[in-house]
Amino acid sequence: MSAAGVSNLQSKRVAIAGLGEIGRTVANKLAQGLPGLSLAAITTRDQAKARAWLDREGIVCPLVALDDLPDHADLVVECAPADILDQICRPMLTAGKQVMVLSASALLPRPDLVDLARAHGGQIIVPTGALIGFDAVSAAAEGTISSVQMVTRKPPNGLAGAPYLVANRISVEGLTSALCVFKGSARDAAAAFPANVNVVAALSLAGIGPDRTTIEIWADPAVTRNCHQIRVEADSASFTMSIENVPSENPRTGRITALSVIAALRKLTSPLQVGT
Ligand SMILES: NC(=O)C1=CN([C@@H]2O[C@H](COP(=O)(O)OP(=O)(O)OC[C@H]3O[C@@H](n4cnc5c(N)ncnc54)[C@H](OP(=O)(O)O)[C@@H]3O)[C@@H](O)[C@H]2O)C=CC1
Ligand SMILES: O=C([O-])CC(=O)C(=O)O
Repeated sequence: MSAAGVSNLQSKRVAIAGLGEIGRTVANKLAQGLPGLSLAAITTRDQAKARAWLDREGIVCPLVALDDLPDHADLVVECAPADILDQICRPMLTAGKQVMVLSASALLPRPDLVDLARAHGGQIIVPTGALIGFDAVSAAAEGTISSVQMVTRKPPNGLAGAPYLVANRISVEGLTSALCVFKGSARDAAAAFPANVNVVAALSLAGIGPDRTTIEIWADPAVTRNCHQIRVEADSASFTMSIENVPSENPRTGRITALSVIAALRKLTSPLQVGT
């Protein structure tokens, strides 16, 4: 249980857009206190559900409309469905403010949002999220990277319902062995699996872009975690990285994702920053 104060003038005011798996964990942490940051506002779809949750947690925070976020916050953590990315980002970036974007798949086809940030002095921050090693990837990208290849294996229910599976009538129900359901670029994967592989979209932005970053996606009944393996070849280093994410209550989202957001938020005001 936590009792949260609403924003104070010295703090960076943080709002949360989307009070789901990620949003609730981040809201709770901000309410408990992160140095130099305050929980300033929340926007969600089901206000009654959100209010009941806030009351249960003892968090005092206004629920506001999407368009009003710039009046309440210096930074919005976007952890909502991909299709409202624009509605969250546009007002904040036009006001020269920051948005931490979790729906990285939805950002790939929207370079105009980066242009908007540039034009108004705003900033889009994509945290490492459910992945690993963006410090090494972005360092290598200062030199020359020749390839970034990723292989994702998820329990079938972590992929069920993805638009690509539905459109191609690929069933992942009742699988008894691993099935490769997709092979292609990060750009195509983000469009095909918008709520399942934000990780590869973010990886591509850290490295060599969505057309040269490749991914294989497997529905694997033998795994219980969301498993990602990455191989990078660069003129400075070759490296492989892997992570096995414990799914949260939302089987598509690893538990580490919200913790990555909290770590990224903490870094914003910390007097000691470690890592690239
Ligand atoms: N970059 C990364 O590494 C990762 C990114 N993600 C992405 O992060 C995002 C959030 O993930 P997660 O927290 O698991 O998702 P959830 O589905 O758990 O939560 C999303 C929340 O958004 C809310 N919502 C729906 N419509 C609106 C609206 N119009 N305005 C405001 N809020 C709305 C819903 O609230 P309500 O309950 O009121 O309907 C829901 O609770 C997703 O896009 C996901 O794909 C996920 C994992 C890793
Ligand atoms: O990228 C995503 O959307 C989620 C993911 O793979 C994970 O949590 O492991």
